[in-house]
Amino acid sequence: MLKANHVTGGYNSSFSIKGVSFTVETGEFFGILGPNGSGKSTLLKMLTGILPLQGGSIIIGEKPIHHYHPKELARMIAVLPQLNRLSFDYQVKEMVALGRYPYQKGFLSLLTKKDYEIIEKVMIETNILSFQDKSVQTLSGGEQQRVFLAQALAQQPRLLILDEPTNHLDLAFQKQLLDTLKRWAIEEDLTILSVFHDVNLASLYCDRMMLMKDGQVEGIGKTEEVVYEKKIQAIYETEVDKQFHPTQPSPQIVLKPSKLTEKSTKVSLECLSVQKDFISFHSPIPLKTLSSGVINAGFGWYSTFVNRHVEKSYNCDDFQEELTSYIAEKGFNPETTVGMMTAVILNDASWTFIEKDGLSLFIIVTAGTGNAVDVTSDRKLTSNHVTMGTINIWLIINGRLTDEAFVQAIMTATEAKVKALVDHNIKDELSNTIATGTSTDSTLVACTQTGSSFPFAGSATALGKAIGKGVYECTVNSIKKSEKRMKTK
Ligand SMILES: Nc1ncnc2c1ncn2[C@@H]1O[C@H](COP(=O)(O)OP(=O)(O)OP(=O)(O)O)[C@@H](O)[C@H]1O
Repeated sequence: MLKANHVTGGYNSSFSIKGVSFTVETGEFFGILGPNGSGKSTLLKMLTGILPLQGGSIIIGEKPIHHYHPKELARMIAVLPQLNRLSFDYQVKEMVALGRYPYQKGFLSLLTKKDYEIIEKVMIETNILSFQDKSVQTLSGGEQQRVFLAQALAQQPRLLILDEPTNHLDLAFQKQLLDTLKRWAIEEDLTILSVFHDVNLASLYCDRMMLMKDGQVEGIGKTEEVVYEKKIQAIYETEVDKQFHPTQPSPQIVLKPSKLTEKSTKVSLECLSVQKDFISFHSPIPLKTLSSGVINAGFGWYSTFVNRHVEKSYNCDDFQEELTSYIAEKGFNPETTVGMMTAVILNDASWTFIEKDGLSLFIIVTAGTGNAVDVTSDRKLTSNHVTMGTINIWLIINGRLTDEAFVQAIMTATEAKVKALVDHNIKDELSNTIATGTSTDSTLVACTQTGSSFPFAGSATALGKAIGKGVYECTVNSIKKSEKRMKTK
């Protein structure tokens, strides 16, 4: 659809676009990104014929851009420039109707039935129908942006060129505009080329993107090929981290603010509270957490952890909602709390605080063996109702862990838990083999992310060894307490 070959040019000043080459396929959503002054708008001006080329060529469709008659080019390309102050006034629907100009035959020709149908369709798509009779000058920046997009779509172009289309739009309208564009790309084979400042939005919507710096191409490819830490850091000259969107395979970039002061806050046993029906750990600062909790599982930053005792017979269809209400009732904020449940009597919990050789960590285990399971046995799953977890392990660490260390800490804790069950000869009653855990065990690792750094937490490291030994001892102690209580019943 568009082929730029060694495009060179610019203003009669020091800045120039230097031999930029790329292609955009029909129906593709192509993003152009780069720091301020990198030449994105200048390149767009060349692609739309506003600035002449000093070298190279631009092919649109089958022929070079300068071979098009202006009206023919307007049926091929529509442009949505950056929003400027309006010096004229039109009604919204008149403004959109201007988009039909390339299809009008003679001077002063009237709009046809088809024109009106298209104008209405694009006003519905861009959600501006409700204010179609208003004056464009009375609209907010975001509303005006949608009117200009409707006008561009009314042009029924094969290629739509946009310069920062989400400027002035709130979150909901950014999504709505980009969803609309994406739908037009897929359903109408519209080719879209857009300049973006927001790397994350571009990563979510573009099929491919081009990164520019100093008038040159610094990378072209699928979003996951060009949006990575080192590349973005080098181009924008700022410190960033890369993460993935929680539900899309799109890389997302987060800024790393400079820390002017870093308080090395430590958590201690004072944060722990053991009540009859729940154990809580409340940290003075949010901790980076990885868990399989009932609420707020996965990675996140949380300051409160609650392990609630429930009866073995506990059965609730919406147990997440029920636990959320319970946590709120106890005066904790469910948004900042990881919640777990256990059928273990909380007096049987066992904990230890390890503070030696540069390590500082807290381990607490609630372990009962009521529904012990050998995960390797062929036992059949008996019903959909699962009895609430019995072995819950919390590791709370004063220190800075990498993501590898978080995962390794969970592995190490699990290995230690299994060893405790093996040594204690805990059996899966259905298979009569040694159990590896219970039916709904949970683990949580939470770290202050201040102070000492721990790149790894496997069995080859001091941290891993401390986790292994601590989890083993706490699990054995908790099982023993439970057994003793059962015997004295
Ligand atoms: N009309 C002009 N005459 C002379 N120089 C210009 C003109 N317009 C832009 N420039 C210069 O060209 C360079 C590239 O500008 P351009 O607007 O293309 O960058 P950009 O990547 O779009 O930046 P931004 O992200 O800030 O919009 C800048 O150094 C700018 O000062």
